[in-house]
Order: sequence, then structure tokens, then C-alpha cells
Amino acid sequence: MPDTPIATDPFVQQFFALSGAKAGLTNPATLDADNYRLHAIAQRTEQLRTQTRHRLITRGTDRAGVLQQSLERDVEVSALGARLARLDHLGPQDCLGFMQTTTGERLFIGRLGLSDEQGSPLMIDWRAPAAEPFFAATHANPQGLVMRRRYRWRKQMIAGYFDEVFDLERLGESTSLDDHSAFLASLGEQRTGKMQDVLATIQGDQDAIIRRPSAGALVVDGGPGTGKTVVALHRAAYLLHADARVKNRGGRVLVVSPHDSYTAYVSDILPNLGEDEVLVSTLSNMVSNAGGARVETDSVIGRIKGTSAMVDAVERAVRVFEQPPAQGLVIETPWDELMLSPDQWTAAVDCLESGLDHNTARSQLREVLVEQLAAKVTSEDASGSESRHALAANDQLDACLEEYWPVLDPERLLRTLYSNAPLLRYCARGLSLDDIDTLLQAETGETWTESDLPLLDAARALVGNPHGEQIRVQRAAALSSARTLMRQVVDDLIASADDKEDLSSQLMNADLQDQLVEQRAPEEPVGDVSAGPFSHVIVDEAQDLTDAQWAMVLRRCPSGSLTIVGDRAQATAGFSGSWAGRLARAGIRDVHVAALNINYRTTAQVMDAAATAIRQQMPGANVPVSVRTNGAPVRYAHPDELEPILNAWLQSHAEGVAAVIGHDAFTARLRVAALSPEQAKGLEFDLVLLYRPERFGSGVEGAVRRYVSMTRATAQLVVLQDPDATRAS
Ligand SMILES: Nc1ncnc2c1ncn2[C@@H]1O[C@H](COP(=O)(O)OP(=O)(O)OP(=O)(O)O)[C@@H](O)[C@H]1O
Repeated sequence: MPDTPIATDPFVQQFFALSGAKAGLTNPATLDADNYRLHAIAQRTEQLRTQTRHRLITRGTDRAGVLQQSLERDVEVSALGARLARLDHLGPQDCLGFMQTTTGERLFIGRLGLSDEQGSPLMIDWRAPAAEPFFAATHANPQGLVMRRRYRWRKQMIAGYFDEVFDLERLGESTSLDDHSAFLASLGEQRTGKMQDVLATIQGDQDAIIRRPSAGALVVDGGPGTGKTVVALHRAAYLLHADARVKNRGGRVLVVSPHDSYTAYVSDILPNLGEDEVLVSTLSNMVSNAGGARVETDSVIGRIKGTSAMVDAVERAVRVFEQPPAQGLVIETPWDELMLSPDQWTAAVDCLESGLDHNTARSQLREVLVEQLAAKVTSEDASGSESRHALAANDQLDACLEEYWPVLDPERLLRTLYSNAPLLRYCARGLSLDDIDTLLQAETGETWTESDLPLLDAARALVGNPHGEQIRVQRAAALSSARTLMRQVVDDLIASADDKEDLSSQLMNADLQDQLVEQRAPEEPVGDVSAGPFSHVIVDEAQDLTDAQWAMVLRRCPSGSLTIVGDRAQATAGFSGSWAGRLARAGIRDVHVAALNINYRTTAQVMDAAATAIRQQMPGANVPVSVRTNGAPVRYAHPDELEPILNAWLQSHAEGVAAVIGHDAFTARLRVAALSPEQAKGLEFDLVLLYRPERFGSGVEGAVRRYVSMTRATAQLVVLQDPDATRAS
């Protein structure tokens, strides 16, 4: 569509409310074309909203005739409802900016795509291939662009914009050359406690990672503040929209978060990108009904429970309860004594579907054994269905199953494994004898700890629901009686209908009857959504996952399509070696690594101090380069000065957020968080106060805690330490 400058047109809405230097430098007439397009977007979205609302009302009140039409109407009404919900959130503020190509075209880019009535694009969806140069063009490779403009929206108005020019000769009048300075200034803006929306300013190296195909395992490796989380979340939205493999596998994406504060911190980003369905969750929260797990305070126990040897031990423990009888068994029936030999038992087990959990396999095993035994009853004694019926209720067969394939409860199995010395020694073959003894001596309280949860998850996946068989039996009985009732109702309806042929052809349709019956039967237990499977899994702060946690991730991602986001220098337990080596140990091979090297969060002053802190223990740590070179110097003060420093900052800053890290007795207050170094991972604050960092621990662990904490600061870092303590940096 042509963008005709119409500065004099009073009906064109104005979208620019520029502040600061930009306001002074910009000639309003040069923004006419922008206003015109944004106005067109506003009008078109309003038009589509009105049309959709109208159609929804008309269809919603349609009196549909035959059943088929009524089903079609319901489907359309639900689709219209979803479309209206999307349109309600769409408007000019979803326009990220535009790019001008060497052919003179201006292409506007949006969070979603939108076309005018003739089908010409008003804005192109950011994930479409045509939008790629908007993010990817660089001075070295302008990708056919003369310039690009990125908007900075505040409260439905454009408060600023960043122009980048790639071809000065072709440039018209309408740009205000500011290259990176305005973008850099925007990085220093005060934070709100929620991750900011940065889609409009995604950088070329970040964009290239976001758009990588989903197959296999991609590691995004980068230091603090390099935009790994930004990339992770935008990649989730991109893959859901544009990656055929992810869409074909059901389009379910999981983002594994390191802790609940991170989940809350990033919670606006995906909905703002139009994705409400992505599950963002900690691994602990994915183990449902575990009764609020405690933090693991014993690091040795945490290490042991995090090993793959313990995951293997859980699996071996389940197999202990699946052993065939050593001798033949006798099953008494009203007609005869039936023999069940160990070989017949094994043959029955071989008939089971593969991949079933223990308790489901038990139900199937019972059915197979009933069939096998019923075949031994002669037809003179009983019919097939009589013998099957009797065997299904046979107490001796039940007793045999209870002995050789008992119903298991995952929680009890895990507690037994922890406390039963012979069982643990038999099952935990990959653990040293010392580790086994340590585990046997450990206190197992009533509540689980976070290090138990991956093992509990393994136990649940392998064992299944202990009440599953009971539920299946009840549901089968309810379905059977509902079907009988339905048949009677159908017969009665046919007998009294005027147009018998049409009604009977619809009602006798077996699918329809099944649907109606299903609605009457007790609900199938709702599956746990966090159990997966997911078509793609993104793991943030992946450097900290234990082998047992990786097993949890892989259980939910059978395709192995993973984005693994992390920084080896931020691994609290240390991370020597490569990503490929670490991940191979967790069972992930064929790994590709993409690096991010520019730090957008922390000023050079803070980053220098943090680099010194980490390099004391890890001389080769991959420390990123800060994009913002100016900033307040790191301030060092006595711990007693915490309150005065904090209060002075709160008084002089009406907005912004602060964090006190490492002070157990400090209570969080409005705009001030109280965190441990672990809880601070992934987050950021305008002001960070590091409380007695010399107490964060020694060696690599202590250095990593200090490094992570220091690199949370976007503007000011204050280190509060005793004067005689060694400097944290
Ligand atoms: N392209 C960008 N445009 C604007 N801001 C950006 C961009 N990339 C990253 N940022 C900002 O930089 C900060 C750090 O980003 P992010 O949290 O994604 O980094 P990270 O690599 O995950 O850091 P860490 O490992 O320390 O948690 C955030 O404020 C983010 O909004």
C-alpha cells in the first residue's frame, strides 16, 4: 500500500509523543508516513473487530437444522471467539517499525501480520521470512535494506525510535541518524520487576539463533546479560508459528525455568508475542502433588540424588517387582485346577505392549493371563465368556499377581529404596559404597526435598497410577451401562419419530452414539499437562541441571528437539569441560552450540568488577563485553550502611527496582527484593546490594555466587563487606 504523507489531514491519528533529544531533532513532517500507516492499522483492526463481532452474533443465534449443521456452527463460533480475542489485543502498538529496501519499498513489521481489504500487507508478522532483514541486517550485510526504524512504544504512543542507515546515498530526508546511541540509552531505562518487551530491537546474532530449525539439540551459550532468556522466549514463539516439525508434533512447547521468581519475571513476554499456550515452569512444579518440596540443604545428598545412577536405581527397583514365579502356580476354578507355569507367565509378559508403566502393564497382564487360562477350560465345562468372567474375578489369580507383579505406589517405592539397604545396594549399582551408606544414613523427612523430585518423577513415570486399575474397571462398568441405556433411548426415539429414515440414519451412527455415551460416563482422569510429551523443550539456566533433572526433561521430549540455554561460568556446582561432553553424560548427543557475546544488561564498570571476581577461580571464564561503557562505578561500603544506602536510593528514584542479595534476615519490601544468589539467577535490578559476599562460600562455588549476584545490576552495584574482608572483586 502506498504511504502518502498527509500531514494536513486532521483525521489521521498522531502516534508520536517523542521526548528528550529525539523530540528536538525530529521534524514532525518526516513522521507523516509512519502516522498514516499506523492509522491504517488502527482502522483495519477496528473494522475486523466489528466484522468478527457481527458474524459471531449472527452465527451464535443461528438456529441450526440438522445435527451436522449445528456441529459446524459450534466449531465456527468457537473459532470466531478465538479470533475476536486475538483482534482485541491487536492495534498500532503491535507495529515494531519498518525497513526500507533498495527497491524503495517500506515494509512495516508487526507482532502479528495484518493486511488491508485488498489483501496488501499493512504489517508483516515478525516471524515470516520476509521480516528477517528487519532483525538480521547489519552494516556488513545490509540484506537489501537502505534503512530500518524501530519504535519504542510507551502507553500506546511512540516515545522514541531508532534509525539505522545502511545506504547513506539512497537515504531520503525522513531519517534521523542516531545509529546505536538511542538504542543503548534505552537499555539503561529503569526496570519494573518484569522482563521488558524487546522484540523491536532483537539483534542480528540473536535473531539468527531464534530462527534456527528445531531439529536436535541447540545450545545457546553466553555470559550474563547477553540475551539468552530473550532468545529462548522469542524462539519458543517463533518455532510455534514457523517450524513445521514443531507444529506437526502437536505444537506444545515447554520452557523450563530455574525458579518461581523467574517464571513470574518473564510471564508477560510470551502472551505479548501472542502465545498463551507455552508452559513456563520449574522442574519441581512439574512434579504435581508432591506437597511443597523443601530446598535440599545437604549438598552431598543433593549430589547423590542428582546422579543418573539413582535414576537407574529407581528403574531397577521397579523391575524387582516384576519377576516371574520360580515354580508353577495352581489356579482353582469351579471346573478344574489350572496350572500356570513360569514359562506361561513369561510368555504372557512378552505379549504386553511395550512402554507401558508397571501398573498399567499389570492390568494388561491380568487380561492376557485370563485369556491363556480360559483357553484351558474345555467348552463342555463352560463357554469362553463364562470362563473368562470367572477367571477375571478369581482370588488366586489376584494373589499371584499381587506376589509377582504387585500394584506399586511410586512414593512408597522411592522411600523403600532410600531406606532398604539390600534393595538400595542391589539397585544402585552405579553408586559408590560410600554414597550408598551416606544415603542410607540420611534423614528422610515427611516432605520431599527438591532433590527427591526428579527421582519421584522417574518413579511415577515407571510405576503409573496405583489406582489406575480401579478407575479403569469403574469406567468400563459405567460405559457399558450407559451404552445399554443409550440403545433403549435410540429405539424409543425411532419408534416415535416422523421422518424415521433421516433420524435413524443419524442416531444409528456408531460414532455419534459413542460420543454421547462418553459424555455420560465418568470422566477419564485428566492427564497431567506438564507430563508432556512436548514437541520442543527450552531449558534456561541449563548449566545447573543435574543428570536426574535432564532425565526429567528428556522424558517429556521424546523427539530430542531442545534449546539449551546457559552459561558455564554461572554453574554453582562448577562446569568443567564442554557442553557436548556434559550433555552426552545426560544422554543428549549431536549438539550444536551458538554463542552470544554482547552484554546488554550490565555496564562495563560492573562487568569489570564481576569479571575479576570470577576469574580468580576460573581464569578462562567466558566473560561477555558490555555494550554500555558508561555507568556508575561499583561502590564499596560497610554492611551497616545497607539501610541508609537503600533508603537514599528509594528516595531519589521514584521508579525502578532493587535487590539485596545474600542477607538472610533482610525482609523484602516494595520495590526491593531479598534473594539468595541462587534465587537471583536470571533476574535483574537497577540497584543490587551484595551483602557480605565474602560469606558466599569459597572456591568455585563462592566465586560463581558472587559473579551471578554482581551481574544482576543494570545501573548500580553496591558491595557491602567488612573492611578487613578480602574484596569481592
Ligand atoms: N536485543 C535486545 N534489545 C534490548 N534489550 C535486550 C536485547 N537483548 C537483551 N536485552 C536486555 O538485556 C538484559 C539481559 O537479557 P537476558 O536476561 O535475556 O540475558 P541472559 O543472557 O539470559 O542473562 P543471565 O544469564 O545473566 O540471566 C535484559 O534486560 C534484556 O531485556
